[in-house]
Amino acid sequence: MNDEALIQLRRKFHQIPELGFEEYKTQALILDTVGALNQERLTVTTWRTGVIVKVDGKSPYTIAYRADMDGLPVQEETNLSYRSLHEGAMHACGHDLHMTIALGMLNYFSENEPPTSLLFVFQPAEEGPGGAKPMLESGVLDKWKPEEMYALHIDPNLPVGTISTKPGLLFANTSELFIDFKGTGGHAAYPHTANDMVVAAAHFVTQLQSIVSRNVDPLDSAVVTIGVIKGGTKQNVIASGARVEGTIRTLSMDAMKKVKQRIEALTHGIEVGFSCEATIDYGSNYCEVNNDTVLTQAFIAFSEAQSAVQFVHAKEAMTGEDFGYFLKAYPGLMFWLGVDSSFGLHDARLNPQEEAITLAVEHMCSFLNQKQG
Ligand SMILES: CC(=O)N[C@@H](CCC[C@H](N)C(=O)O)C(=O)O
Repeated sequence: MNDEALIQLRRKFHQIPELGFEEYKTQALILDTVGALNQERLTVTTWRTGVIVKVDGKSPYTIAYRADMDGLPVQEETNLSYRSLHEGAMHACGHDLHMTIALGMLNYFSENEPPTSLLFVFQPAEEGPGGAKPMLESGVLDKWKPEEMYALHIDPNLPVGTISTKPGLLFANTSELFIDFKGTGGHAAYPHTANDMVVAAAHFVTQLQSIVSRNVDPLDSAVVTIGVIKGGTKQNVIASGARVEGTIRTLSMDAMKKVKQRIEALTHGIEVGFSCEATIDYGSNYCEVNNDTVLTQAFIAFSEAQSAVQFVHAKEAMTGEDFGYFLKAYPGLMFWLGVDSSFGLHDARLNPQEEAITLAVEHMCSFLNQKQG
């Protein structure tokens, strides 16, 4: 596959974003692309909507590389000729590039025997509910037991040609947050006969803002973001129900515990204050992404020696990534790949620069070519 073929492949992925565990067309496109490669040293397996491809190398020592597959429920707002064909869904987190880069590497190693064996893991549902943990728990990777594992994530804030990471903690612990408030609705003109769940939810969202500023150690870090607030049915009907949906991010498990305790206390306060009932659901939780120190130092040294890329030391980010579960099972690392977009991750206008694809394929192929089993 030449540069142009990779760009066309990325555009095909971009047009068919699918949500977690619904990546049927995406899986089919991966399988078709892999099917067109030289099969001599490939073994292809599927797991739910994911795909795993083993490449036999000169040694049985196995290095895994992971690409996530799902899109987000975001209505694309670009005018690109290859914009999403799926109403209300978009590859707004770069997983279209992640898969293309993995397939570009796979294409290269299907023609050039790698020094170690390689395992390409196309993982569903990174944005939620999380595919890495159930994939590990299913035991599908056990027969290959990778000794190392790598992954990248695009970074719209970095110029093309930049690679960035750090040893140790890279990404935060996460927990989703869904809270339903249930009370009594009524006529808009008779507020005293009802208890308005729109007002209750509004108070709750405002009170939440005190957790990070007043309850978390200022030398630690936490984020509580509410991305969705829903309630009511009509402008002149007092709402009997409201729902807030959000996410919690922390750099330590202590801070996560503290934030959850405070959310529970504030929710209880709303129940008492508004004579309503509230239920909390923490949805899916991801552990932090912790890069292996020795492997990361080796990757940084390799990257710094490459004239085609510029290496930049990263700081921790409050982003979440279920790749963290793979790194608990196998040592490895995640790194940022600069794609230079004026609009950030999860933005409906995200437009990564496609030159980053070939650059990443070449960087990772050279990196894996110098590994010893
Ligand atoms: C890289 C990235 O953007 N990852 C997502 C992971 C989301 C996990 C979960 N659905 C949550 O919202 O907590 C992120 O938003 O950081």
